Amino acid sequence: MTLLPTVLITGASSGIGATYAERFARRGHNLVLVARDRARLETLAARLRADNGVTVDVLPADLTHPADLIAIETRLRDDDRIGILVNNAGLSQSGGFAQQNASAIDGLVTLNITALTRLAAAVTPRFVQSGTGAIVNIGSVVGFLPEFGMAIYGATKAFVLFLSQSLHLELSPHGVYVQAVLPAATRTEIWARAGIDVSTMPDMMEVGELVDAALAGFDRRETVTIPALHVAERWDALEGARQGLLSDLKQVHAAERYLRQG
Ligand SMILES: NC(=O)C1=CN([C@@H]2O[C@H](COP(=O)(O)OP(=O)(O)OC[C@H]3O[C@@H](n4cnc5c(N)ncnc54)[C@H](OP(=O)(O)O)[C@@H]3O)[C@@H](O)[C@H]2O)C=CC1
Ligand SMILES: CC(=O)[C@H](N)C(=O)O
Repeated sequence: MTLLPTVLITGASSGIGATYAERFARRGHNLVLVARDRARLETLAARLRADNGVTVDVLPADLTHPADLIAIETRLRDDDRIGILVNNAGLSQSGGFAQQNASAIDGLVTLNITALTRLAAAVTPRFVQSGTGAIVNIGSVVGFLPEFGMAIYGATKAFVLFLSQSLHLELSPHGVYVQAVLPAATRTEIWARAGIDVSTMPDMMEVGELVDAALAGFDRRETVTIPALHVAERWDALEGARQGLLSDLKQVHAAERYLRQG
């Protein structure tokens, strides 16, 4: 019998991360759960062990604290049972760019970008060496929608998309699967945590539906999964247009329109 890979999930104490934990446990995967709230992680872990007979380790960590981040990197490097990383922990933003202060910016960028990137980097050499493994990065549709007015949050999610697409190109030849999941508004605690009254929001997807769709994309080995996008060809067209730019970049000279004065 092939042993299923253990799944390490960040931000597993609530919302999308907790739902991934539930779904992977139901599939029979052992889990490592990471978030700050030890009590919530322990409660979830106890339920998942009892319901599914899987092993669940709890690793409380604040991924914006250097020592905690190093501890999770070390676990990812050293524990060769871990074959799937779900890079999910993230924070949202309230207010416009003009309302942000230094500590809010640091917190957002450190969690959404630095921690996610370092955890992916910690596990990658081992995955490449074994020729297997999967990295799931949770982005957002806001990452390609500056119109939503969440400049820093959206920029962190644009980073997640770019990183995931780049890692897909680099790592898929080595047998490593990389998926970017881009949810649209989903009913979780993220809104309240950002000080946003969820009752002011238009309709949202329920978190179970979001994660089930993301896992359907995972099972199909999609590179980019956008559960709320109903016309898949829109994404294909955007990607086609982006790749088309490549053939029109001629870097020896500036384009003719810039050689004219005025
Ligand atoms: N809900 C939505 O509408 C959307 C969400 N997303 C993305 O989905 C991901 C999950 O968010 P969602 O489930 O909605 O939100 P939740 O607020 O429910 O979950 C966030 C998780 O991250 C953990 N977390 C927060 N800060 C830290 C930290 N410093 N260190 C470690 N863990 C931390 C929280 O646990 P704890 O407090 O215990 O640390 C919690 O488990 C995020 O990356 C978000 O950007 C993307 C698009 C839409
Ligand atoms: C969770 C958010 O704040 C954001 N609007 C998103 O949809 O990603």
